[in-house]
Amino acid sequence: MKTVVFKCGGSTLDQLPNTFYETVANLHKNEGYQPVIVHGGGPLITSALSQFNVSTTFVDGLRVTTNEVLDIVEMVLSGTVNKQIVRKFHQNGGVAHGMSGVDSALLQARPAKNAEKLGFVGEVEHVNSGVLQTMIESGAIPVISPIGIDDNGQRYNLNGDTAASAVAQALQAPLCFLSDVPGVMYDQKEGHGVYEQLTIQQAESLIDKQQVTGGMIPKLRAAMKAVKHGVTNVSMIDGTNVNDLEDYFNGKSIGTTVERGEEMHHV
Ligand SMILES: Nc1ncnc2c1ncn2[C@@H]1O[C@H](COP(=O)(O)OP(=O)(O)O)[C@@H](O)[C@H]1O
Ligand SMILES: CC(=O)N[C@@H](CCC(=O)OP(=O)(O)O)C(=O)O
Repeated sequence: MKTVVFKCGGSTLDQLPNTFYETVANLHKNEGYQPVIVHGGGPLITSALSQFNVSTTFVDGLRVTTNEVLDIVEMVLSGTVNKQIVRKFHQNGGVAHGMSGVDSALLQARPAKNAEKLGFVGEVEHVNSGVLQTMIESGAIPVISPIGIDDNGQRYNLNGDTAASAVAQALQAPLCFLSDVPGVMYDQKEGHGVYEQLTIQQAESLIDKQQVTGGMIPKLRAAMKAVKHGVTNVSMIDGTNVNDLEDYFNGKSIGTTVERGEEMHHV
């Protein structure tokens, strides 16, 4: 069975075409693939926070998370967004099972570095692959919301990219980030020029030079971490573009791929 992890970014959720769900459901049912979905939901969390008059800030693309923020993050991610994706699969011929990283302690987490600034933001310590395996054997497409839990039952807000990377590492499966940009761009403001390939070192230097900002920082870091930990196929593509999706599913090189780079093979 060929497992593949898709991270559906919050930026793209409302614009993901039905063909995405149809194709993934078909790969699952008829082509021997096992898709695993990890999702975000940043923009929806931001609008829910504003409805509740709770202000929100980000540090390096990560949301500063107080307990009050965490309640709303969990409500939006594990409720609204998770079930929206499950319903979309249902409408498009797929069987999906939604769960959060809290359920059966799927995503065991600890406080992120910089916790004094970030509050209840976590990083994944361990992915409980047995839980995923059980869901996979039941014949479903797992749809995972990025909330983590520690041994004391404390919840953590995980960045969706970080969670997807941890899941891909645990399954040693290709990882595809679906976002609202065609990849990592040379000049994001001008909206053109995509790096087709980045080595870990090049990616690191783009972050240092602030050529990537906001949500692209955790995304690139998550991609680099997956590659460092043995994931051989990491892509970033535009989930809103039907042609790009089709190219990806047809095995064509599209968007930005992140690779170890020659220099890493000798280390
Ligand atoms: N160099 C860059 N190339 C592409 N996108 C970038 C770059 N720098 C910053 N970004 C921003 O990163 C965003 C993608 O991250 P994010 O909003 O977290 O997406 P998602 O919700 O899909 O995870 C893009 O919409 C863009 O605004
Ligand atoms: C810690 C942290 O920043 N968590 C994210 C979780 C959602 C997410 O990752 O959504 P995207 O995929 O849209 O970026 C947040 O609170 O927005």
